[in-house]
Amino acid sequence: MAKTRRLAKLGAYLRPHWRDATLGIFALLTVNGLGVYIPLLIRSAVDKLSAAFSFNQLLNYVVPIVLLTSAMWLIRMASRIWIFGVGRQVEFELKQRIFEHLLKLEPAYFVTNTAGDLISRATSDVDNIRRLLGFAVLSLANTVFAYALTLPVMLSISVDLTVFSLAVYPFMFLVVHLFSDRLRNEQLEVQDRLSDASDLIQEDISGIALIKIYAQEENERRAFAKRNQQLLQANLKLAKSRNTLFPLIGGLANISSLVIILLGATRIASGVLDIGDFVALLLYVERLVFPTALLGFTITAYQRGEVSIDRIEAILGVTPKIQDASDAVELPTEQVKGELTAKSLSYTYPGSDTPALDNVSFKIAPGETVAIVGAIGSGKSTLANCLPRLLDIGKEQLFLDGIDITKIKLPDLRSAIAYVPQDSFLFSTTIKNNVRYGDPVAKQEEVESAAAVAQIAPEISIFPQQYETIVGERGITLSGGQRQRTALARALLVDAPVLILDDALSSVDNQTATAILNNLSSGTKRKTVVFITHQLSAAATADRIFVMDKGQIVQIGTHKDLLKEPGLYRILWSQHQVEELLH
Ligand SMILES: Nc1ncnc2c1ncn2[C@@H]1O[C@H](COP(=O)(O)OP(=O)(O)OP(=O)(O)O)[C@@H](O)[C@H]1O
Repeated sequence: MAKTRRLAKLGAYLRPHWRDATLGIFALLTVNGLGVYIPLLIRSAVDKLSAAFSFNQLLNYVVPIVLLTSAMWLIRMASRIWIFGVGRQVEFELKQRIFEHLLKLEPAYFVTNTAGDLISRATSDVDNIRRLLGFAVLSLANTVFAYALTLPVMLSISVDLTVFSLAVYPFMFLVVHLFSDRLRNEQLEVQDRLSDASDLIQEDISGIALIKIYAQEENERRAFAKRNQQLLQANLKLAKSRNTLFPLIGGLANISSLVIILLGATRIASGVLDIGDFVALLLYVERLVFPTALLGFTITAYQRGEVSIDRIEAILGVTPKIQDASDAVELPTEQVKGELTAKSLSYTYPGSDTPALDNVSFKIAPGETVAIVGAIGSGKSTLANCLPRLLDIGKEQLFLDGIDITKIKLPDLRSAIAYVPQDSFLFSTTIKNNVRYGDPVAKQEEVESAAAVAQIAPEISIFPQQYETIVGERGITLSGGQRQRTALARALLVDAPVLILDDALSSVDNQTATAILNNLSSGTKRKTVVFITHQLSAAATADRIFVMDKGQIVQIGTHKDLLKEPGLYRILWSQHQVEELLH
């Protein structure tokens, strides 16, 4: 990204907070102005007091100096609150924007972009931008004001003393700049080593049973000792750099004071410089130490911030591939009959040369239950993902009630099609909240009735907290079959006219799976059910069966019809019979 575009982005992040930023910068200007005035007061005090000293005269100087210093302290604090506040606000807004943007992207995006990378961008990179807009802006403005206001006064006192005393400051800046990069890398190293150690602790706690079964305590102890040692080394390295840098800055600052003392003393002796000016110069030189040193850190913060802007804008710049067409139509769920049609539906995953779906055509009537069977990798899940448009399919290939699904508003399409994927993901909350995820205000009776159709209700009623039982990492662990049926209850609660089950009952025994299918196809308001499965005995009860092979539907018919004709179904069925016998 070009520098100007990056600056434009920074400007855009800052724009909503221009008032606070301006107030903060104005406060810094005031502080620096007062900072220049105080040594002048001290100069005048020294000049006057050297002539005639009285306690009252001293108070005339001490009181304003104390008041001014207190005012400076207050205003500096306010400037930090305003400017750092801007950084924090921008951090908050960026995190929110990234999260909202990620929610708009299609699942395929998350296959190529790992969670680790996205989390690092949403945390470390946003943090770098916060530093750039808080710390870097503050210290840059502070340094500019400090020099712009202090230098003219110093030069008016003595040009050559100013030049000689500040001669070491460029070195100070350089040293800090070089160290700042080193400190930052060492800090990152500490964080990496710390997360290595935490990862091992986390993994070992989860796998504690395995460690015991295989008697691997000693190995794990050694592995942790190694990581802990690396963490110690990284911490010591960081401490060493810190302990070298700060005395170095102090040393360089002392050189400049020394220059003033040496040259100033000879001038005072020869009467060219009075003591007041000498004291003021000493104070000014000291005042510039901090802004000079900070400038070194600022440049590093700026460079890192620039990289982070690119990394964050790379996410925010991704256009969602699956979104509403400009002429998308509304389709209220209550109007949907549930007829599904595919016309020469083809889909090839990005980067692959073989189509996962190859010219698939079918028509499923409203209320019909269709089982889709086939070998592993034959395209069943791909077909399931196409229906609610989780994959970016072309126009005029899939239709719901005769309407091209790419022309239906996405929220309407997805409300009409409930989809239970292969991995029955549950959130770390109560069973009740998991079941009513699609309708968070659903009543207890609705949750219970969905659970009953999904054949999970009897098991939930045995849990001590029943529907209030927390599942997932923070609660109890459900068995695979219980998870699948809870996920099914979640899909049933939203009462969509079309239900897709993608191998969603694989951990449920055949008998229960068949009972669930019967539940779904009974009643007056029949749903259209697409039941993708390897459980052929459950599939056999469906109205029709589609048999898939290498991305194509190779057979369509009822269980009885398909058994009569030679083909893949008969082979799959006989394999299934053998498996049933062996069980
Ligand atoms: N994200 C992806 N990127 C590239 N290729 C993929 C992706 N997902 C699936 N495929 C490929 O597409 C083909 C069809 O896969 P799909 O998951 O639809 O098969 P399936 O019939 O559901 O298999 P299973 O019975 O094992 O669930 C396979 O060759 C698979 O390797």
